Amino acid sequence: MASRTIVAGIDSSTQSCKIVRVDAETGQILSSSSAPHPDSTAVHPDRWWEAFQAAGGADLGDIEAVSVSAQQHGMVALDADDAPVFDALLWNDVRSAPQAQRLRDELGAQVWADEIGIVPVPSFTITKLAWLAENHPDLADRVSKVMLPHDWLTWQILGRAGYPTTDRSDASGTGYYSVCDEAYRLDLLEWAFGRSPDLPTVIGPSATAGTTPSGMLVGPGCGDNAGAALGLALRPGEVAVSIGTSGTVFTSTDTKISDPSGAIAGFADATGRQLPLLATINGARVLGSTADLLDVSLEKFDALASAGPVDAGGLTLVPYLDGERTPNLPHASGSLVGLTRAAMKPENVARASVLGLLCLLADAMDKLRARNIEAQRIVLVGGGSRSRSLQAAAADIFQAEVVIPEPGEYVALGAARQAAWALSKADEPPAWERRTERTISPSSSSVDWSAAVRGRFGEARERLYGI
Ligand SMILES: Nc1ncnc2c1ncn2[C@@H]1O[C@H](COP(=O)(O)OP(=O)(O)O)[C@@H](O)[C@H]1O
Ligand SMILES: O=C(CO)[C@@H](O)[C@H](O)COP(=O)(O)O
Repeated sequence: MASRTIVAGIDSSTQSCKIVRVDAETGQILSSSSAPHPDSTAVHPDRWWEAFQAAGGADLGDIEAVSVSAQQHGMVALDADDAPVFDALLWNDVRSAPQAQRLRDELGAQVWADEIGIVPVPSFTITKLAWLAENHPDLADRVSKVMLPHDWLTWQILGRAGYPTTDRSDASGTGYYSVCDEAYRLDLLEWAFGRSPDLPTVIGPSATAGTTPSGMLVGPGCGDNAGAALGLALRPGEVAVSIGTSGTVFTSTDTKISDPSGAIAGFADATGRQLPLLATINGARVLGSTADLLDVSLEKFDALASAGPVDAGGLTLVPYLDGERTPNLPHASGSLVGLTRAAMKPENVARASVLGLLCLLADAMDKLRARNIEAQRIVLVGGGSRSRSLQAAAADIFQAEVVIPEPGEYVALGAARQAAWALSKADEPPAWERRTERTISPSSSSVDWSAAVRGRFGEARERLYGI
């Protein structure tokens, strides 16, 4: 039998590094492994390298090609010796909120949206550089290169040979790359950071970042949501809802979106198209933190969240547990509203956390719908999508059909698909078989109660934050 070509995909995400080995011809996942990252919003990049090694990164001898997808926006600022001058501030670190507001106000949200494609929020790299310049000018003076998590890990795998590279999907999340010009806006970087560090070269969707001494091809890599879109082979009319550390709602389109409110980020995807996306800081850990509060396992949490009344007895959790990005409330905190003696039961608290997370994501979905981006199918992925109670409630809260693909690491799979594409030098990524999936439709009885749940969520949000 002809030996098969094996490629690998890496997802260096917020909480862990995952590696999948995949048959380049069929897309069959041959193995999957992972190793944890520190639980922090500021992480030394060496921790990502250690997790990559622990997940099997040192043993890629059988791999023809590999690509890295990773959490977006992280600020990797290196000195002349290529050592970080500060821990990498991640997408969910909100200390740069004042800088984000200043950059937004000084240039104007409409200009950001029209010329760059995104409007500054603390997640974006440019705001973190502005924070470093304002708070540690001595360290900012030492910055020679700035790159993103996926760029850094790709460069590490290549032994730091050659010049670092990135791709347009991840560059589009920095704030100093324009999806309109398809080029860096070095004037904005200089204006925000007060310095002009070297940036990675943006290479094409199926380009080669380099080749290791053992002959393994390394692809361009991409941001993790673009990786998920590749891994799902997201189709027109499909909207992905990813519930990882972040919650994200995104789709793949040909048209660029300009949203001066900043809610919809006009990112690029990993195939040369666009990836309009809304992201929440609060995702799967809303469920995990509630399970911890109730002192139960995730399995028991799911049982509890399915055991009580569908509307959580009127309890409403506004889940801004780590601040929030959509809506842009970086210093907000969570609130449990509607506490009555009758409602104060573990099953209602568990259910309220599921409903609160889904309402957060449904509000994001509504903003896409308002731009005439209708979700004919909602594809649910990310670790949090493994929650059975969330799966069951999602169709009811979204009032739309929800597709649950077979459990898998779709970001890493997308990176592997990109690696196979780079290896093949074909015009398009390989057409791998679509994975099996389950479909859940909204229950007929859910129209009224889900509307009441969303109404209570909106009233609580309005009362707490005036929005
Ligand atoms: N069955 C489940 N129910 C609820 N949450 C889950 C379940 N399985 C995994 N998770 C959560 O999913 C998260 C990990 O998802 P993942 O997509 O890998 O995150 P990231 O890519 O941001 O690192 C963790 O917070 C974990 O607790
Ligand atoms: O900030 C964003 C997207 O703009 C997040 O989606 C990060 O990319 C983190 O992704 P996960 O670790 O949650 O997958």
